[in-house]
Amino acid sequence: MAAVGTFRPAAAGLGRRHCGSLRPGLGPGGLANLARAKAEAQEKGRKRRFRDVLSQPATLGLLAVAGAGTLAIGYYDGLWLPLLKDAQTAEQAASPVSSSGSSRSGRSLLAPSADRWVSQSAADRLARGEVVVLDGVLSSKELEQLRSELQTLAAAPGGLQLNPKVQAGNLDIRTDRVNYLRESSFSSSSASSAASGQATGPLCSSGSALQLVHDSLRSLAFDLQEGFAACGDSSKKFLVPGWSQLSNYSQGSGFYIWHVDGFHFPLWYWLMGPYGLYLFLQRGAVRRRSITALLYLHEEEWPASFGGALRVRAPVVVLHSQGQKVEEISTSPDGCSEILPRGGRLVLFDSHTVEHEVAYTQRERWALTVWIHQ
Ligand SMILES: O=C(O)CCC(=O)C(=O)O
Ligand SMILES: [Fe+2]
Repeated sequence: MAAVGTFRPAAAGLGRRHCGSLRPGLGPGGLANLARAKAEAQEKGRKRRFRDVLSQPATLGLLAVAGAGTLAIGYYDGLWLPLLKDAQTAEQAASPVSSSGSSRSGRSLLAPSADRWVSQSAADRLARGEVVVLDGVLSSKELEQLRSELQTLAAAPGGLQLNPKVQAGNLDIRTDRVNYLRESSFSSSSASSAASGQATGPLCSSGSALQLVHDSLRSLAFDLQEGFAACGDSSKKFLVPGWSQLSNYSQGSGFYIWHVDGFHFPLWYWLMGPYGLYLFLQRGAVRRRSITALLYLHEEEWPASFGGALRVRAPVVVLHSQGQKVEEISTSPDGCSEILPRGGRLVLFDSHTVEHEVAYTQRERWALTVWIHQ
């Protein structure tokens, strides 16, 4: 009958008790003991399997390589990244001979006087969080030479590229076009490669005014390091990337919104575990930025009507090496100071603390930047 055929002890909650009671030697609580013993046996089996896998030579080798790799990456703390992979110490960057054996064209931009007043005053002011401005670090003749080189570079295929933010699809942050200059950017064959329309290969000629500025800006780190030491801070040992950023804002277009150049790694990032470590290493180069050094390369005369000011939320001082005077620039009620980007003007500030923006420019605007790292 249907009633007999559909009776299922398990469905009625009777199956376990029924089966359990059939096992010999199990007294009261025996089932619980059996379940515990079974769980323990399973746990032991799992541990044994894990130990077996761990003791495999291939696994051990893999773990050793991964461990050593993590340590090495941690040690270099970002140096492996392209941003800092060919960085040099301040001493090396200021050396008259480059790593490839060719002679450098750089010279001190801080007009070294016997008493090193400029480098010491700059270091002292930077340590107080101020922005330091020096005028006339390039002569009119050098600026004129630069203008003609920059026009050639801008006209050459591949001479200027979209900035990294625009390349990543973000159009709201900055509008400049850039060229990241390296030693390999300078070659005696540049004129011919630019003329022949090659998109790759060096675009600037060796010994050019641009190379002089690139080398000089990189070697500035050494003067500043000495300046800090003379102010009693010998802990500053600078590291200089192999590259500088040439940036161009075209007439009637440019802006770069408020930002700081350095990156503070928030402690809570560590809560993300391995991904936090990845971010820590990946942003190593930006974390290690210490001083931003900017040099304007266009015409000397730049009235306020041209726009394109560098606006900063920090006190600004202009150092006059003649007469060793410090001029303090007034700040607007909202705490901002404006620095007009006059050609041959050098601007230095702390990469981590000084917030800044580039205002809309009415004129073509050229700047070369080196981020001095620590
Ligand atoms: O060109 C300037 O005046 C500043 C550029 C800047 O802030 C940057 O490249 O991070
Ligand atoms: Fe910046």
